[in-house]
Amino acid sequence: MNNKYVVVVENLNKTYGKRHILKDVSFKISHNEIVGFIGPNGAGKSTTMKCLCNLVIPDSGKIQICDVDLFKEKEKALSYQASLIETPGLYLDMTGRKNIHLISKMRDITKERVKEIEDFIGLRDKLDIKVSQYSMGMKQRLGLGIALLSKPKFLILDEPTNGLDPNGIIDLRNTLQQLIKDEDISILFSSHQLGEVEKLADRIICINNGKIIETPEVISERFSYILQLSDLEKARPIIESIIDKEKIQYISLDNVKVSLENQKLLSELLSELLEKGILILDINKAEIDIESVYQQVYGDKND
Ligand SMILES: Nc1ncnc2c1ncn2[C@@H]1O[C@H](COP(=O)(O)OP(=O)(O)OP(=O)(O)O)[C@@H](O)[C@H]1O
Repeated sequence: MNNKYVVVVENLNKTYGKRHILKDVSFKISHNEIVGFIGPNGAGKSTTMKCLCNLVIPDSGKIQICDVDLFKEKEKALSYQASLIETPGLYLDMTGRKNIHLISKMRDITKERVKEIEDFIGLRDKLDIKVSQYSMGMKQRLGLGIALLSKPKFLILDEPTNGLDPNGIIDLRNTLQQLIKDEDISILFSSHQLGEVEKLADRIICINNGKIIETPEVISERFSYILQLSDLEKARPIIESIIDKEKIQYISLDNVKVSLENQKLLSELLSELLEKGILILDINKAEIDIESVYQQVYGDKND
């Protein structure tokens, strides 16, 4: 793959009758990113995701998955991706294991991969009870495992936190982060709950009324940290080589506040500082009450 982007969406338009549902929707997703797709009810999240899965055909626009044009080489492009749209389609009167084996047979999946997935979803002995007895979180895990059988490079999850309790959401976050580590994959998931997205995503794309809107600063800067460093002067050029100047705030002689686009930049920054012999004396996350900005984000953006 030449492109650094796993997914490129350009100028998608979709109308239903006279209603213009998607208006020039464009975005890109990089390698190993977990991207949250947010917007109020009816904003166009599912329609966009269905376009990416080829379940809805847009009137115009372009979608590339792993450099392959979805509309020119459909089978090939779709072979790189998997999706969980709405509730996972599972056979309720079969066990979880039977569900996995059945789909594996249909898709010609190796025994090794089946074992890997069974281990990954971690349902253990619960794999041998009927899916009808599963909780929402367990069904979600099983559905996710089945979606991953064919080793997709890109995973689409529509409202994956629906029906999950707070523990279920934390569990999902750990699972998705593990997934990013273990498999070379990028994830796009939708939600209209900003708080949930904040816990899961590296980056956020906002849609309102069929249009991608600029991610509000307060969200894009939700990964803000205050670092106390042993030698801030020495650290300065290192910090400025990794983070845009306008996202850096020198607070005192040894304290600096950095606002990061995604959490990965923090590990990059910390390892670079340590490598140059600068000690991190203290680190604190600057909290943002993301729920409280919801109205601010969408309140006045209906055109
Ligand atoms: N098949 C269809 N025919 C007509 N209108 C549709 C169809 N599918 C979706 N719509 C309309 O398109 C708009 C966007 O719907 P979509 O499901 O993409 O929104 P969403 O952001 O996913 O919302 P939610 O968060 O409620 O799931 C809505 O107004 C919806 O009524």
